[in-house]
Amino acid sequence: MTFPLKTIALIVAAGQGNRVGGDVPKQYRVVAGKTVLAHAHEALASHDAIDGVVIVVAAGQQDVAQALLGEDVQVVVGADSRRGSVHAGLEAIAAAGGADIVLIHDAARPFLPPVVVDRLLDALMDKDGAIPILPVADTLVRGAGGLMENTVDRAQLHRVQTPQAFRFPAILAAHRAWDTAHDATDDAQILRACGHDVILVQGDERLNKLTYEQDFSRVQALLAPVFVTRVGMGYDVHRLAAGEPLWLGGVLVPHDRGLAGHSDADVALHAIVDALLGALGDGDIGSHFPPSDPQWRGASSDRFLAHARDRVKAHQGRIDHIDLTIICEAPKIGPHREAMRARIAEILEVSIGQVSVKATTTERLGFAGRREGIAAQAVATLSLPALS
Ligand SMILES: Nc1ccn([C@@H]2O[C@H](COP(=O)(O)OP(=O)(O)OP(=O)(O)O)[C@@H](O)[C@H]2O)c(=O)n1
Ligand SMILES: C[C@](O)(CO)[C@H](O)COP(=O)(O)O
Repeated sequence: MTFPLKTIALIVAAGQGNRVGGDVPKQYRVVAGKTVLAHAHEALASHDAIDGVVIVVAAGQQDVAQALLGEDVQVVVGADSRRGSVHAGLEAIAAAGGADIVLIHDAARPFLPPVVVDRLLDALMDKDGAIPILPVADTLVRGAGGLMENTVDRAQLHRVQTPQAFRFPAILAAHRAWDTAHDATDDAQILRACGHDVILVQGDERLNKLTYEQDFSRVQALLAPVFVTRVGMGYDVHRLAAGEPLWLGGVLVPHDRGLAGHSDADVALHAIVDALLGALGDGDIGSHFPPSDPQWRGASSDRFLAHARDRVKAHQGRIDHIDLTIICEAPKIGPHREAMRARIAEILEVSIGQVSVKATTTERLGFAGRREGIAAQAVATLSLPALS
């Protein structure tokens, strides 16, 4: 829906995060590639109905917040309590011309589904305030001195989240009227103290506040990408020719002939390249390095392998293992096996234990048996994000 009223998001980020601890306040910790505050800001700034964002930070953190979020954001200095920080933000909005609607949000709730904002704004059509809530699932009891007292009826109890949405003039007046001798843990109770109704709308588990260290562990686990194993297979053959150097497995092998081809014709590296591209579903060596393209004439196959490695990285993947088999009558591969493993591991940026190099003859049968050429096949095992 379109929302023609001027709507400002106010994010409070002036807390110290004492319950989490750590070197920096929790809103400046990085989760899923961005600070907690940047996630909260992005969720609100990207919502169609929101016209501007005001961030409340602790004294001395204005420059950090401005650098993090950009110049479009208005940064305001907060107070010692959350309530005081919200009030400072509301006064700054009023001083800048006011608004029709304000969404007051904790920076410490970084993952805000847009549908929650939609529900809140829809609810504000009828009332001056709306808050997202979730049911309480556990039994609730009072306790004293380590002993259980009475059980509290949970049927009418809810967990309250943010953002909390308000008609701006109503919440500003309510904050101004609040008796500051008492604190308030949220803004809806401040509005209600002035006699306004507050509508309850459905919240979202993803919006849970990062309050304790275990909350960070929980979201890190939830956000960790799920990897799947993908296997690719590569095969290549090149002709042996007099007067050519023999590059095999990234190593210059002394031999009476070498492999002929458009590039250096390192059949072993070519097979690995195709195995990697195959596991990615990303074409083959010919589609990345067309033989018709003169720039690859005589090129070292190291470059092709490094390119395939970078394609794996671009998919956020990881190379788990390479199993290479070289098929030839001569030269003997055994004396060069460790050098090949080391060179392949170096190019792929994996450990040597992740690279296997094997060799076999074809019992003098076929082109390899007649020493006309060398074949290689490779199997690559990758871990890729599930949706890659
Ligand atoms: N003086 C304060 C206190 C809190 N907040 C903000 O209010 C939100 C909710 O508060 P809470 O989770 O309690 O954060 P902290 O006060 O930082 O945490 P703690 O109580 O553990 O110190 C947070 O985004 C926090 O930055 C604020 O702007 N100003
Ligand atoms: C505003 C709030 O997030 C709603 O649940 C909550 O009351 C903040 O409480 P805190 O003690 O300041 O974390």
